[in-house]
Amino acid sequence: MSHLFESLTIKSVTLRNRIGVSPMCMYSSEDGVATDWHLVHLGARAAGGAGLIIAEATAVSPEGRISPGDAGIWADKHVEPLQRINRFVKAHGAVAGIQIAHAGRKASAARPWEKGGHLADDAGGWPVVGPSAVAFGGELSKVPQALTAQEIKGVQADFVAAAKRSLAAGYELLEIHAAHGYLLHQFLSPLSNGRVDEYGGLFENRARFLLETTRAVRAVWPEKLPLIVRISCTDWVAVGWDIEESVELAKRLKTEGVDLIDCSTGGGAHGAKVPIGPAYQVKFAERIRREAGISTAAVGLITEAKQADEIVRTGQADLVLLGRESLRDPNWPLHAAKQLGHSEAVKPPVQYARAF
Ligand SMILES: CCCCN1C=C(C(N)=O)CCC1
Repeated sequence: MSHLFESLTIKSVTLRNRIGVSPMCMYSSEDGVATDWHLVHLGARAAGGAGLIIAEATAVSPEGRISPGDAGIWADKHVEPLQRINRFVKAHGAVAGIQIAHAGRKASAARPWEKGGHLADDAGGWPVVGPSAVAFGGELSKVPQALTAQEIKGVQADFVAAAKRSLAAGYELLEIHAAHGYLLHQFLSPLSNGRVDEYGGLFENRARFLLETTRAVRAVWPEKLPLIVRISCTDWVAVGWDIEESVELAKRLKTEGVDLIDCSTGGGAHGAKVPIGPAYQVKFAERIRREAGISTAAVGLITEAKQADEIVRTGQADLVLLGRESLRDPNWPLHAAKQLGHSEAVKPPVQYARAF
C-alpha cells in the first residue's frame, strides 16, 4: 500500500510525495501579475518539501476574477513572471501546478481583509455574469447577467487560452476550478442554474459547460501532462448539488481524459451549514475514488502527519492537499517526513540541513 512519502506518477509527471499545496487565493496581484511575493510564497513551500505546488485560482479573464487582486493568466504579460516562479519550484524538487478559474456571480468582490463582499461598479467593481439572473446572496448580492450561448463559447475560449499560457509558463499540472460556487459550479447546481436551454435543467445539461470546457482544454493540454478538476462534492443543502451527481460527474470527467478529481465541498449555497471538522471532506474523495474509479485528492482541515498518511495508506485518496496548514508551516512536509520516519524521502535544502 502507498504511504504519504511514496512518489505518485500521473501520466509523465512524478510527484516526489503525496503532499500538495492547495490552490489558495492570496489576492495580492496587480492586474493579475505575479510578483516577488508569489515567488517567495510558492517557492518557500517547494523548498519545504511538498511534492506539488498548485498556484492559486488564476483568472482566465479580468472579469473572471474574484477580486481586483486576483492572479490572472488572461494575457501574455502574465507568463514570464510565472515562468520565473516555476523555475524555482522545479529546481527545488516540486511539480508546478496551476488552478484556472472564473468566479462568475461571485466576481467583483473586495479582498477578504477589505470587508469582502461585492464592490459597487463605481468602487472598482464590475458587472458579474452567471448561468441565470440569480444572485448568490448575503454580501454577494449583485444579480448576474445570464450568459448567452455565444458568451459561454467565449468563456470556454478563455479557459483554452489560459491552458495554452499555463503550458508556456512552465506548469506541468493544470486544474480547472469547478468548485466553491464559482462559475463552473454555478452551472452544475440547480440552485444557481435556472436555464431552460441546453445548459440547464437535467444533470446532463447542467454538466455540459464543464464537460465542454474540459474537452476543449484537454485538446490543447499535452496528453502526457495531468489535467485535474476541483469540484465541490456537495453544497451541504437538501436541494442543490450533492455527492450522487458528483460521482456521476467524475465518471464523465474521466472519459474526457481528466486524471484526478480534487474533492472539496461547499460555496454554492448561501448560508449552508457546513459540518467543518478534521478531514471533513475526505469521505467524498474516498467515495469518488471507489465509485468513479478515478484518482482523487483530499483537502480540508488535514493538519497532522499521521492523519495525512492514514488517508493515503487506506486508499481514501491518492494525494492530500494542505491549505491553511501550509500557510502556517511551509516546511510541514519536512517535519512530517521526520515524524513518520521517511527523512530520506524528501531532502531539506542543504542550507536547512542543520535544522532537520
Ligand atoms: C467553500 C469554501 C471556500 C473557501 N474559499 C475558496 C476560494 C477559492 N478560490 O476556491 C477563495 C475563498 C475561500
